[in-house]
Parts: sequence; C-alpha cells; structure tokens
Amino acid sequence: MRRLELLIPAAVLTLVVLAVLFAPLLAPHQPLEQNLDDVLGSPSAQHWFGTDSLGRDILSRMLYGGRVSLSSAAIALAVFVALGVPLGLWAGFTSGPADRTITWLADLLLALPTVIILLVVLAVFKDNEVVTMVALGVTGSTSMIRVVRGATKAVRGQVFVVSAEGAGLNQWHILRRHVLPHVRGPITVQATFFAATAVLVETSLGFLGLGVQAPRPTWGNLVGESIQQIQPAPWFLLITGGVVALVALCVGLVGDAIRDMTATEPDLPSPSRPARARPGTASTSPSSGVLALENVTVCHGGVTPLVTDVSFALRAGEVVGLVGESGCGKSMTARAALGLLPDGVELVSGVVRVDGADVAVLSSAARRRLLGRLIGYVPQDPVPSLDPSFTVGSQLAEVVATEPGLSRAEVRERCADLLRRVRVPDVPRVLASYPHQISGGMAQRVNIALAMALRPRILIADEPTTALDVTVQAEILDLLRTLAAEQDLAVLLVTHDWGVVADLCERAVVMYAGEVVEISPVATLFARPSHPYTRALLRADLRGSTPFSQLPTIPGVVPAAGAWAYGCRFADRCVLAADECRAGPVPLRSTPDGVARCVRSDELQKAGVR
Ligand SMILES: Nc1ncnc2c1ncn2[C@@H]1O[C@H](COP(=O)(O)OP(=O)(O)OP(=O)(O)O)[C@@H](O)[C@H]1O
Repeated sequence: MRRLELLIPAAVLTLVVLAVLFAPLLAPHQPLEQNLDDVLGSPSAQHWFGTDSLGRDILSRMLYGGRVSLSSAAIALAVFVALGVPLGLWAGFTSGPADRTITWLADLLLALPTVIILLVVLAVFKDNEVVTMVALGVTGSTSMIRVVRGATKAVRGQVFVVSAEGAGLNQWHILRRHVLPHVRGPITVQATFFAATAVLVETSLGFLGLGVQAPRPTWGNLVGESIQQIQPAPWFLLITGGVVALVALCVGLVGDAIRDMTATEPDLPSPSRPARARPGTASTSPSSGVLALENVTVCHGGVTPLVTDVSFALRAGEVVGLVGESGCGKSMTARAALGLLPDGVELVSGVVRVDGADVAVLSSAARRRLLGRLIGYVPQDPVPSLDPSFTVGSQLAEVVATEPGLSRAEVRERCADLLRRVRVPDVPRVLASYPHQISGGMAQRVNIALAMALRPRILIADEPTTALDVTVQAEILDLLRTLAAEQDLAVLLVTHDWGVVADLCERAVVMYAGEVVEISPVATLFARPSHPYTRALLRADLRGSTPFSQLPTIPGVVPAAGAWAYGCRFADRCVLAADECRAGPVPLRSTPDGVARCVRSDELQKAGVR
C-alpha cells in the first residue's frame, strides 16, 4: 500500500516530465501556430485540450510551456539543494562559529519577504526567469538549512560518527559517508515540497504577467490567459490549472510517501559493528542483561560531560535502584537508556543494549520509536505528565491503538484491562475522567498503565513516588514490585530515597558527579558499603537517625557537570581521602559481590560500618 502511495504519483510525474521533454516529438501542432477559424474550441479529437483565443492548440502549448516552467522549477530546486544541504550539514556538524554564522544567515534570509524580493529581481533583471528562480532558491534554502542542520546534529552524537572521527577520517568524508545517508530522508522531503512550491511560484508569476512573456508559452502564461477566458471557455482553466495542480500534488505526495517510508523503516543495528571493549568495566556490563549500558558517556553541546563511562545491566524481573544526590547524573543516565536525551545533550560514546542489540547506532528518532515499545517510562510528576485536554481513556487508547489490527472494542477492552492491572478501583469512571479529576496516586497508576500499554520488557521510573503522599507511595511501590515479578519486567528505579531502595530493589547503582561509584546488592550495600559516598549518603538518611539528634550531612556540594576533580571526584568531600585518591582517575574495582570506585573499598567492606 505504501509503495503504491509513492509509485502512483511518481509515475504521473515521470509521464509529465517525459511528455514535456519530448514536446517537439509529441506535440501535434507548433505552439505558436494560429488558426483564427477555430478560436476557443472545446476539447476534440483534433485538439485534445481545445484551442485558445488565437486558435492555438492548448495541448501543444502546455507541452512546450512545461519545458519553461519545469526547467525554471528545476533551477530553483538545484539552488535550494546546493545551498541548503552543504550549509545545513556544515552547521550541524561543526558547532561553534560556523554553526552560529550559518544559523544567523538563515534567520536573516527567513526575515526577508520572498515575494518582494522576487518582484525586485524581476524589475531589475527585466523579467529574467533564470535569475528569478535562482533568487527563489536562495530565499527558500533557509528551510533546507534548518532541517539538515537539525538532522545532522542528531546523527553527530552517534557512536559510529565519533568512532569515525577517532579513526582520523576527515570531516567531509565523515559527512559524505556517515552523516549524509542518515539525513537523506528529510532532505528528500524538503526538496519535493520545495519543488511543488517552485512550480506554483513560476505559474503565479506567469499568471501575473511577469517572467517569460507571451506569445512564448509557459504554464503560468496559459493559466493567466485561461482566466481571462473563463466565461466563454471554462474548460481552458480547468485543463491548464488542473495540470499544474496535478503536478504540484504529485510532487507533494511523493514527498509524503518518502517521509512515511523513512519514518517507519529505521536503520537497524549493524551486525558488523565491532564491539568496543574498555578495561575496568566489564564486570558491571553483562551484555546478557535485558537492558545494558556499556561505557555510556553523555555530553552537553558536544563538550561538557554530564555522565561518563556508565556501565550496568538489568536482568529480566530485577528491580535496580539508581541512587545519588541531585545533579549526580541519574536522570541523564535513565534518559540515555530511554533514548530521550534533552536538546543539546548527546550520547557521545558507549552502547545501550536491549536484549543484546546495540540501539545506540540507530538514528535518534528510530531509537526513540524502538525504545518506546521496549521500554516503558514512569515520570516523576504524575498529573502534569498527562495531557489535560484529553480523558484518561482517550490517552490510553491513543497508545494502545498503535498496535496494528485492534478493533475499537478491543482497544477499549485493553484500556480497561490495563487500568485493572494497575489496581484502579472504578475503571469506567477513571477512563472517562480528565487528569485534573483524579488524584495524584490515581494519575501515577494511569502513567504506569500507559508505560505498560505496549507490553515493554523494561520499565524506567524516575522518582515515581516523590510527588505522592506516604500511603500512596507504598501502594505504588507495591504495584511496581508486583508488575516486575508477575511480568518479568526489568525495572530501573531512579530515586533519592533509601527507604524505596530497601523496600523494592535487589541491587543499587550509586552515582556521584556523573559516574558510577558503587554497584552492590542492596543487603550488602546497607550492611557494608564499599564507597565512602554510599556510606555518607546512608548516614545522612533520616530513617537511621535518633530523634532530636543532629542529622549527619555530607560537607560541600556535588560539583557542577564537567568541573570534576582529576582524581577521585568525591575526594574533596571525603573524610577518608588521601593523596593517592587525588593522583589520578580511580577505576571501578571488584568487591565480593559488586564494584566500587574507591582505593579503600576493601578496607570499608571489612569495617562493615555505616
Ligand atoms: N537539559 C540539560 N542540559 C544541560 N545540562 C543538564 C540538563 N539537565 C541536567 N543537566 C546537568 O546534568 C547533570 C546531571 O543532571 P541529572 O538531572 O541527570 O541529575 P540527577 O542526579 O538526576 O538529579 P535530580 O535528582 O535532581 O534529578 C547536572 O549537572 C545537571 O545540571
């Protein structure tokens, strides 16, 4: 079906272009040949499209006119692509002054009124169609620059591009071989839409009596003439306008079809991509996990690291807590796993594996689509995460209906079933309610139902109970525990709350200043933390404190992203820090049942104190 959506308009366009190209062979009459005995004759066997006010054959004039109109559109399109693609690629690939200058120029062009520019060009260059079309291509190229720049930025952070740079390939080679193939889709779509616009602009200029002048035919001249003859010969406009509209429509449909095809056929992970092993982290990154992050590094603006070299894995049915102070990189890590990094933040190296397949090599849009099905996401703020304009039922149905082949009744039943599974008491009422009509706890159940709608294998919950009161928190945690156990879900739980970790998680990943500092089973972690940061965090927890005694705190604050100490990043706040800690980066070391990034982890383990 999709192929037909492309093939039919493409076939029509090909026929029109061929007919126009071979006009001297196909046209039954000369375009300027007059017959004043047969003016404004309606379509007949001799004149398929009829005759005009001077008895000239309209079909022949359309065939010859198309040569001017389509070649003009082709000139504009060539300029549009020749300017827009390289500038967009360059801006997207090289952040900094080049990017800023090109973006500024594109903004400037956008601010100029195209119609006025074209009229000025026509006046200055005496109706020169070629110069006018060049001007149209230049002014239009802003949209191509912007789209290509955005698409290039998305590809820029992909691991394979970083690897190509690391291999010393030059920028133009990387752009041509590794970036261009991934931005081909948006380029084709932009080009087809601009081609349709160029045909219509050329026609409009001819219609206004600008550009190529009569008696030389162009589609614009013919449409202009047909409007003057609308009363005696209405079919004249119907035919000339119809051909122009058909061509513009087919160009647009080809663009739509290409867009849809490129949107639903993402690049698949390349099986030939070499595995990149790094020392010191293998023990934390078993690729057998249902979700595995291997040496993930995330940067802002391509330069400021937010998260570095993070590796850990989740097994099916396992709940893992991701713990650390605010700003340590928990959310960025979770978002890297989801393929949902904020604008300007990119995964610059590392691998995210789902069921063993490397999803980091996918384009970001394809990764999002894939992970959207494999990984469910439960947000921190339950109510704002739901769209206030739609009922719970319609929001659930929207997601459920993306599964092909479901009838409306089946979608409704699936939505109700999802709510029952997350223990919503009055399902029909909640389905018919708007988000503001339900409580925070109920909204979080709805978010969990939404996350579960496509039967994901993994659930990532970013502080899912922070915004809820204590009793509701317990219910939501119990629900997550049950879902993980019953449906063999791997759950990554981002939290500040040790109580939640103790209650729900089997293992915890502790992060500090953008890196993993400890991974241990929860029981071990509570009894014998292997990193001074874990120990300090546990000590600072309210739960273990004595009433009216002063709560221990960790002196200092988490350093800003990238402004980390050269050696152990926690050294400045650590009561156990020694010169050795500041001498250089501390690698993760194995502990009896996990890993820790501390030169004194053995000592801490043995001491077994909190
Ligand atoms: N959109 C963004 N652009 C650039 N930097 C960001 C962005 N969001 C967060 N950061 C920075 O990334 C680092 C890690 O932030 P992250 O949100 O992952 O921390 P967190 O441990 O989840 O904190 P919290 O518990 O407060 O959510 C911080 O230094 C933060 O300032």
